[in-house]
Amino acid sequence: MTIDRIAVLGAGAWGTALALEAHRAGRKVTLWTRRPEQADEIRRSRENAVYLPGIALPDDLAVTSDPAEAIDSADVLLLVVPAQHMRAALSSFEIPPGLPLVSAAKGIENTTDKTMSEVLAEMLPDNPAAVLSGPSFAGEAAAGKPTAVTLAAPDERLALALIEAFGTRTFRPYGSTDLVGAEVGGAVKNVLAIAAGIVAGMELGENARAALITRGLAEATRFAVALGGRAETLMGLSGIGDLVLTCSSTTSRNFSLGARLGKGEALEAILGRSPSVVEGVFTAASLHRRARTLEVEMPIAEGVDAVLNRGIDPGTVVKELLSRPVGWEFADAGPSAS
Ligand SMILES: NC(=O)C1=CN([C@@H]2O[C@H](COP(=O)(O)OP(=O)(O)OC[C@H]3O[C@@H](n4cnc5c(N)ncnc54)[C@H](OP(=O)(O)O)[C@@H]3O)[C@@H](O)[C@H]2O)C=CC1
Ligand SMILES: O=C(CO)COP(=O)(O)O
Repeated sequence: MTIDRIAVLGAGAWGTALALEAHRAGRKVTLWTRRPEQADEIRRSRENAVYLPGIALPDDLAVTSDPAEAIDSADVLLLVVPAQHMRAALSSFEIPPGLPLVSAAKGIENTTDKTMSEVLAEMLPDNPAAVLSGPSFAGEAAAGKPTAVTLAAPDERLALALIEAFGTRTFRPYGSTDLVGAEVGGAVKNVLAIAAGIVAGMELGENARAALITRGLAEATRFAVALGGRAETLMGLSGIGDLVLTCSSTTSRNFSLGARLGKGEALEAILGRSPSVVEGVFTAASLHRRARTLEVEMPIAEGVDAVLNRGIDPGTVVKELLSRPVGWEFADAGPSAS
């Protein structure tokens, strides 16, 4: 399987950065945006000034607002629309059966509590799916700084073809067949990054942040395994890698939002009019609901949902988390373990 032509659907920061990475890897790339005026502006200035300012886009990177122009000539579609809009975007496209789809969105759909691969399987069951996820701030990747991600597809040949299609010296996709584990890592870390931001905003200290990352990883792993993913995937780039990145940096929109919540600002005021997406805000409720259905214990995710959606103040949630009984660190590490 050879992939030469890539359509990137979604011209936010990450879609634009991934289009650039694919172009650097020698692929023929078309970037699709839903707004004709944005397509015109990017074509004219060779820059996505709103979402990825200061990064020059090559002249032969095509930009269009016509889905057919992007899709009809592509060997693969890279889906970089925010999770809450993925279903609507997909239903507005005509996608031929068999064309591989790679989701790079990190979220769970709020109206159905489904992961992106579940949405794809429901809407386009005859298209093979893959996930691109991992520690990757768009600005750094676009600037050519070294970045490594997980590229996961149940079909090993598709994963290998995608690695070949995207890989460069500075953009390094590592293959996996565990699509579920990879997408869960990306979706859950956004909720945990809000929690880490709250910890920072409340000045609870570095010890607390490290504890949160570690216990958050345990939550994410339980959730991934309950959905059929592999625990080891959460130890990789799309798991601990992305979790550490976004729980430690104000470049993360999720972490920054959490930090402002932790300092006492109201959610509506923080979200304001920014056009950028903060996926964890929408995923938190779905994650908590889905975890409850699966009977997976996720106290940190539940706490973030309580702050975002039930008006509970961060101080109360922290007190509740700290009041949980302490016990064995791992379920199989108690005195009866062999
Ligand atoms: N930024 C990053 O560093 C990374 C982001 N991601 C993930 O990539 C996905 C896209 O995020 P990102 O590129 O950062 O987005 P941005 O925050 O940079 O931009 C928001 C994007 O969402 C689009 N959008 C807003 N409303 C709608 C709608 N109703 N229907 C369709 N599209 C809409 C905007 O289009 P318009 O301008 O037309 O409103 C714009 O393209 C997210 O799931 C994110 O978690 C993953 C890794 C890194
Ligand atoms: O997913 C990301 C980095 O891997 C980007 O994180 P934020 O959406 O929190 O900015």
